[in-house]
Amino acid sequence: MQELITVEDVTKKYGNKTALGNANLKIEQGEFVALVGMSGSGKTTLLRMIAGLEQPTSGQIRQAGQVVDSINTNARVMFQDDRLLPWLSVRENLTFGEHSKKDITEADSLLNLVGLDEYADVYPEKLSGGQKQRVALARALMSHPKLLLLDEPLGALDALTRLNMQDLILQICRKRNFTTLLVTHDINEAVRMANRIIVVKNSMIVRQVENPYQGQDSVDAEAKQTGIVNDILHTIYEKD
Ligand SMILES: Nc1ncnc2c1ncn2[C@@H]1O[C@H](COP(=O)(O)OP(=O)(O)OP(=O)(O)O)[C@@H](O)[C@H]1O
Repeated sequence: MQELITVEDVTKKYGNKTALGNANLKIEQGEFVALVGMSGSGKTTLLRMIAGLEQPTSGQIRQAGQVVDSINTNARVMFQDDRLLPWLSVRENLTFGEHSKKDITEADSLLNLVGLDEYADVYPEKLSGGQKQRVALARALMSHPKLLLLDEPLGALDALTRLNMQDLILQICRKRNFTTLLVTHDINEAVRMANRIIVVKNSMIVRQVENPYQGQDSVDAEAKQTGIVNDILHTIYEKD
C-alpha cells in the first residue's frame, strides 16, 4: 500500500507547554485510523497540523510526499458542530452557491449517498442534528478529497443516531476508498470504525493497535472488539 501521510518527529508547543511531543505516524492510502486519548492529550493538535491549520514547532508532516506548510487543500475536516451556512439550502451548502452542472450533479449524488436526496432544497434549520451531520459529511466529500479528517464529528449526537452515522461513514469510506483520520473520545467508536487505533497520552503517541475486527458486528467480532477496547482503556488509565 502507498503511504499518504507521514508525521515525522513532530513537536508542537504553545509557549513552553508541549501539546504534542516527538510524534511519528504513517497513514497508508485507504486506511481508517483513529486517534484516542484523554482530553487535552494532543489529538486535535495533531489533526489540525495535518489539516495545515497549525504548523509544527519542529519536525514535519508530509502528504503524498509534499510538506504540509499551509492550509492542506487535499484534506477536508469535519467538526463536531456541522458549520452549515443557514442562508444556503442543503444542496447549496455542498456547492457553496456554485451553479455549475458538474457541482450540482456531484452534490446530488452525495446527498443520495447519505440518504438525503429529498432534502436538497431544504434549509438547515429544518434538519435534525443527525441530518445536519450527514450534510456536513456529504459536503466534506465534495471533489473527492484525498484525506478526511474527522474531529469528534459525532460527539453531539444521541446514541442511536451516532451508531447509524458510524456505519454510514465507514460504509462510504470503504466504498469510495477514502483515507480517514478520526479523533474521538469514544474508544468503542474507534474500535468499531478503525483498522488501526493510535493512543495519545500525556502529549505522546504511546501505542498503535491493529484492529482486524474493524466494521464487523458478529457476536464473535464484538467480543474481540471489547477485548481491544479494554486493552486500550488500560493503556490510557494506567499509571506511568
Ligand atoms: N491554541 C492553543 N493555545 C494554547 N494551548 C493550546 C492551544 N490548543 C491546544 N492547546 C493545549 O494543548 C494541549 C492539547 O490540546 P488538544 O486540543 O490537542 O487536546 P485533545 O486531546 O484534542 O483534547 P480534547 O479531547 O479535549 O479535544 C492542551 O493542554 C491544550 O490546552
